[in-house]
Amino acid sequence: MSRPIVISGPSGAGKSTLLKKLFQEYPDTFGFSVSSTTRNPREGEVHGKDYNFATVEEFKQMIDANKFIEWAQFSGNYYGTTVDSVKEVSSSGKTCILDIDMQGVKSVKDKTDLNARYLFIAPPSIDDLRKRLEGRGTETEESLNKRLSAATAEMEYANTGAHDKIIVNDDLDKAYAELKDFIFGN
Ligand SMILES: Nc1ncnc2c1ncn2[C@@H]1O[C@H](COP(=O)(O)OP(=O)(O)OP(=O)(O)O)[C@@H](O)[C@H]1O
Repeated sequence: MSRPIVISGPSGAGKSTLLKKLFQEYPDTFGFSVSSTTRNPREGEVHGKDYNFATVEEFKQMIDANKFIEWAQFSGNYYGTTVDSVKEVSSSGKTCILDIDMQGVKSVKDKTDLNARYLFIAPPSIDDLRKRLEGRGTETEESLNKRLSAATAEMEYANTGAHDKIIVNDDLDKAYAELKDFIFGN
């Protein structure tokens, strides 16, 4: 069974961009874990595929039983990633990729037996990060500032040597080549 790969890094560093390229080039090799949620299924959503749907009661029991790598509440609903959902991807023969934040990384390290590998995607600088987030056009002034201050904490954590590899996403093609080296290397 292949070891899960945990990818983290500041919002805007380019994680989604790099993963999109990877999934396009290797459509059958990798998988994301199925998240759990207490929100109602939308039309067409399939339990176990789009989400693992749970009641609030069930979700809370899973929190108490330490089933989650990370969980959060957004607009009245709970969302989370269970250790089991990661293991399911690995048992299906795919390499599970987890795109999570610093708290999630700490949780995988401290509280699970997932034996993951840790990759950090860094921006060339905080100034570049700001420009990218502005360029993406998804942020308000407030959410931009929030992301930039979280970025500083993420970078400080990366400086403690918590990850197996740090890739600076300056030139996208170069960063992508380094990503593949890490993922297909050891
Ligand atoms: N090497 C690069 N050079 C310039 N721009 C880039 C590079 N990589 C990504 N970008 C751009 O930076 C922006 C942020 O990238 P992306 O959305 O992939 O970040 P992310 O780390 O996934 O963020 P989040 O955690 O918020 O999802 C996007 O607009 C993307 O096109």
